[in-house]
Amino acid sequence: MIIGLTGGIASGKSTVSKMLTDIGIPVVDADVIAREVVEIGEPAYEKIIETFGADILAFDRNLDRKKLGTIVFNNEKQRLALNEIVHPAIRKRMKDRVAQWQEKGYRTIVLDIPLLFESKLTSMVEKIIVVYVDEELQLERLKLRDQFTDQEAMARISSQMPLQDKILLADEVIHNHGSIAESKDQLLSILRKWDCI
Ligand SMILES: CC(C)(COP(=O)(O)OP(=O)(O)OC[C@H]1O[C@@H](n2cnc3c(N)ncnc32)[C@H](O)[C@@H]1O)[C@@H](O)C(=O)NCCC(=O)NCCS
Ligand SMILES: Nc1ncnc2c1ncn2[C@@H]1O[C@H](COP(=O)(O)OP(=O)(O)OP(=O)(O)O)[C@@H](O)[C@H]1O
Repeated sequence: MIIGLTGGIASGKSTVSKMLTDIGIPVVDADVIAREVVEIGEPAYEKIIETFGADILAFDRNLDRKKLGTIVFNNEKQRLALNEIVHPAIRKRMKDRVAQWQEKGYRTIVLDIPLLFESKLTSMVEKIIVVYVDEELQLERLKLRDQFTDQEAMARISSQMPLQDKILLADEVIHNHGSIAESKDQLLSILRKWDCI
């Protein structure tokens, strides 16, 4: 079964992904692939420079992610332009990774995709788990993890579909307000219900 794992920024997807890999279920992480497809020399890297200018590069010619983030999370048009460049490459590479895991004989594979709904990628998966926290806790954890100001954190949160809307579209929801152990219990009971473990 191909499972989509989604949520909002800092809602706890990576925390749940780690639980999955710890129990031997492969996870294909869209954020990791999003970094690979913009490495120096990749077609998406060249297109980003064409669109955003060479000012977007750090001294070592890699993308200055902080700078690009400040632009796109404060300008919807620029964010959609970036998405248009990188999302097709991300989608293709994710499909390749799934095929590689399937060739190795894995029957449960999880795709960790923050923008599963926003980017209309739901057709890639059979079941969907949303990792949910309320916005107050999301903001608090995001600021703490990434050392963002209120404004920087809110710009990122508000560029995504609200988590209250995402849970309506989920097959299962992990409420990640409590301890990590409590979230793990919820994950395991979902996987048991779907006969994945
Ligand atoms: C803007 C960029 C350079 C900022 O890089 P940075 O290292 O600061 O953040 P990182 O990539 O680790 O993303 C952190 C989180 O931000 C959120 N996020 C990232 N891109 C977007 C986007 N285009 N729209 C809404 N939320 C996004 C996701 O929840 C993600 O988990 C980077 O996020 C990017 O290239 N985004 C476009 C690719 C994309 O959509 N990635 C998300 C996975 S599909
Ligand atoms: N149940 C929990 N209790 C306390 N802290 C938590 C819990 N779950 C996650 N966190 C912390 O909250 C932060 C966000 O979690 P995580 O990085 O897993 O989110 P994410 O959804 O993967 O974020 P992103 O979309 O940015 O990749 C991290 O610092 C993590 O350690």
